[in-house]
Amino acid sequence: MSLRVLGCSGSIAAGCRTTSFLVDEDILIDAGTGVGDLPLDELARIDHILLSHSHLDHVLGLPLLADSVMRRRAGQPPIQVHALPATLAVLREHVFNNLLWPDFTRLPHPRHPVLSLHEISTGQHLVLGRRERHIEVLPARHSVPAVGFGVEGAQGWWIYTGDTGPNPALHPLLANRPVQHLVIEIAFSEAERSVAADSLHHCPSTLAAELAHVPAGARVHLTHIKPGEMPAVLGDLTERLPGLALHPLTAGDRLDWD
Ligand SMILES: Nc1ncnc2c1ncn2[C@@H]1O[C@@H]2COP(=O)(O)O[C@H]2[C@H]1O
Repeated sequence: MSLRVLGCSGSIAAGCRTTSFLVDEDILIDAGTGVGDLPLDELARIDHILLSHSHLDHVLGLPLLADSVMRRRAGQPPIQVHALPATLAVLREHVFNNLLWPDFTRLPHPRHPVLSLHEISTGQHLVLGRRERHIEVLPARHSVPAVGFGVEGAQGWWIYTGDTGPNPALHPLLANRPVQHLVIEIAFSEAERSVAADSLHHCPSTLAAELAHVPAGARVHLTHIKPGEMPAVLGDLTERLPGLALHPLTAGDRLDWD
């Protein structure tokens, strides 16, 4: 199984794209600005979009993608958008409201729209995509309702925490399965510890505590670091966790697992 990192930054700047991962060619996990680097043909192959939460850095690509692919997907089923009810409510009220953006859940035709919205819940197991991928909706603790996602391979899992602060509910779920890749968020350096706590993100001290629960054998990837903060975050984590190999994600990375 293979996944492409389209974006993994905590915000924008030159060379920084926000969160978006492509599983196979048809399942998108989060629709941050990174998805906008896909060629139009590849955008049009996306059949499912899973959203971890409603924040702009994770959904910004969705309304633009709908407009871009509407013509190419004429005659095809809608792209299914899967998210918590609270996340879908934000999209309906604040994005697809015909003010910020047209309602692409009714366009180009109310009976044949380019997008359809589907509720998910924490703990749910989904089977999605042309290759019938098994995806689990995982708990997350963020400033708005949020989830993470796990994608199962034949021998192990790719786990994405979503945006989250310390998240004890995830620990037993990690312990109970073979994890090949853990993509875990850290947004802030230790100097912004109080912002991290207020906004429910990790900084080095909270991430170090969280990583005590990572199963042996998992490759740990860092995502969502705010632009400009990489040296401070990595320097601090290396001092706190001298024995642990940490891999900061970069847009363009490809993760493979069995
Ligand atoms: N209390 C806060 N103080 C400063 N910045 C914040 C605060 N809450 C949220 N933010 C910023 O707003 C951003 C919203 O998206 P994120 O949760 O990725 O990251 C958040 C922070 O960068």
